[in-house]
Amino acid sequence: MKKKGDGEEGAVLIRGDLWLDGRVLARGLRIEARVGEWTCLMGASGVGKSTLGRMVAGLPVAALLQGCLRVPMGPVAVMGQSDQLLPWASALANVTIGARLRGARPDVARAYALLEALGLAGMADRRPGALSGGQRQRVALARTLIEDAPLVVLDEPFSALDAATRAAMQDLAATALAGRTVILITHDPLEAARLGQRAYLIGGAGSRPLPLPPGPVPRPLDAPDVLAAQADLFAALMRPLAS
Ligand SMILES: Nc1ncnc2c1ncn2[C@@H]1O[C@H](COP(=O)(O)OP(=O)(O)OP(=O)(O)O)[C@@H](O)[C@H]1O
Repeated sequence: MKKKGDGEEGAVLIRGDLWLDGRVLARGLRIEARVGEWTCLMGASGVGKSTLGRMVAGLPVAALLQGCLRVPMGPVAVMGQSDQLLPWASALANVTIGARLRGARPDVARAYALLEALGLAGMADRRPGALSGGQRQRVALARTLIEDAPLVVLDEPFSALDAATRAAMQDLAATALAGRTVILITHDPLEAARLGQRAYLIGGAGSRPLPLPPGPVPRPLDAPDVLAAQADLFAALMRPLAS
């Protein structure tokens, strides 16, 4: 029987204390990422955000969660902080790597379409070494989007992009991932204000929900409630949750 506090069916739940090397990184975490929503994880560098994202994705981590981690069954697509592209493979081959590793037929037409939508038309044959940091990040985003997974973890996916490209890629990702459960790790208050439907500040003393504007995402960059939320989030990030 479902108990109070179990969260919504299909949601990602993170509860408990995050430990690393015998010390608590974050105590008393209570995070819920609801189905079909964007949930932002924010907080100071080193507090454990990427670690939590990797745990949700079932990837190895150095830390231990003493408590409960609930992740719905099914595939999880992850875009890590570093692009992790195969240096010897073309952009196209990198985007289609998931299908090829599974022994499935890659959807090459979709890969080209994604590369084009991400502003990389004509770069499909280039290897990562011949791309800029921001272009590599967009190849990694295409590799994540092509998976069409119901649960997606994005770890600072737009950090290497200039402001205009970042805004465009936020719009594109929000459209491409509509209806998916997305965990977005970000240091950018404006990004959280545009994309977040929930946001948590993570610190040594745990997790605190952060206020966000209502309404569908992506929210307009210049909407007054988005700009006000950006300022509020920035102020919250300046007051980290100490342990
Ligand atoms: N492979 C590892 N082995 C040992 N410690 C690690 C490893 N990976 C991360 N850590 C440590 O775990 C802690 C949390 O790291 P994590 O990358 O999750 O933080 P973060 O909040 O995502 O930081 P940032 O915002 O800088 O990306 C840090 O203290 C980090 O040094």
